[in-house]
Amino acid sequence: MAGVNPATSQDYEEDKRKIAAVIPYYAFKGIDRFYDISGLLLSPALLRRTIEILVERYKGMAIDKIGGFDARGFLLGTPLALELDIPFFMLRKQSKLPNSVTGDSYTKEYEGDDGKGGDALCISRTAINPGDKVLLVDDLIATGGTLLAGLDLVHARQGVVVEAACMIELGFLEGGKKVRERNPNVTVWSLLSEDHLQTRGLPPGTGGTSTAGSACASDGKC
Ligand SMILES: O=P(O)(O)OC[C@H]1O[C@H](OP(=O)(O)OP(=O)(O)O)[C@H](O)[C@@H]1O
Ligand SMILES: Nc1ncnc2[nH]cnc12
Repeated sequence: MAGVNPATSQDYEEDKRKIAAVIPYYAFKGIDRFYDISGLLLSPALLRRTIEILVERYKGMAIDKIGGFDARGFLLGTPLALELDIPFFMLRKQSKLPNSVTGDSYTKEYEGDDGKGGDALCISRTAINPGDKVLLVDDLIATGGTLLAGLDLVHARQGVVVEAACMIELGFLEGGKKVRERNPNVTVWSLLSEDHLQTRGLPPGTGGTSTAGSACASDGKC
């Protein structure tokens, strides 16, 4: 099958279950289910397994550069790039990088930080050589606004996005569908969907978090 690495034909069901169990959701930023990857980062074994799964998928694929989205995409993209020995570049929020080019503003599942509800991304002018085959990496795709903005920016720099890897794809928002429709040559690969992510986060101060028993108030102020 075009674009599909045979190593990924396995479905990783046991891994998915374990990884999903450490990604609870909270009401946050005006949405009911904000999935928090803090628990995954706190588990070296599960984080390592997540990176291994990505390595299994992308080893042997023709990729010149890996681009990670600010900020959570850096956490997965950088170790993947190191394991595969492929250069990594950042898709940063606007005004965070010198010598950079900035794309159009975009919207996502919740309000961005530009003061008008949106966000914009920039990449270093040194990041991409024309014709570079690029893998984009993020933790999550919701509305697809972020990923579409990243694709446009890489294409504007004459890079060729071969695939986008997101650990989580929220199907109900149809972001992945939108990206696939607009970029038929780009495979959008994801490990988990909202169907796997059924762990409700505990209310602040009720245990199971590092703030339990601390001097921090339930509104998070310490
Ligand atoms: O598909 P979308 O609706 O565009 O949403 C997905 C994006 O939103 C989050 O990033 P955010 O901009 O909140 O940055 P962060 O990683 O710094 O939290 C997430 O990490 C994705 O990048
Ligand atoms: N529901 C969600 N949870 C975590 N990060 C997100 N980014 C966009 N939507 C998100």
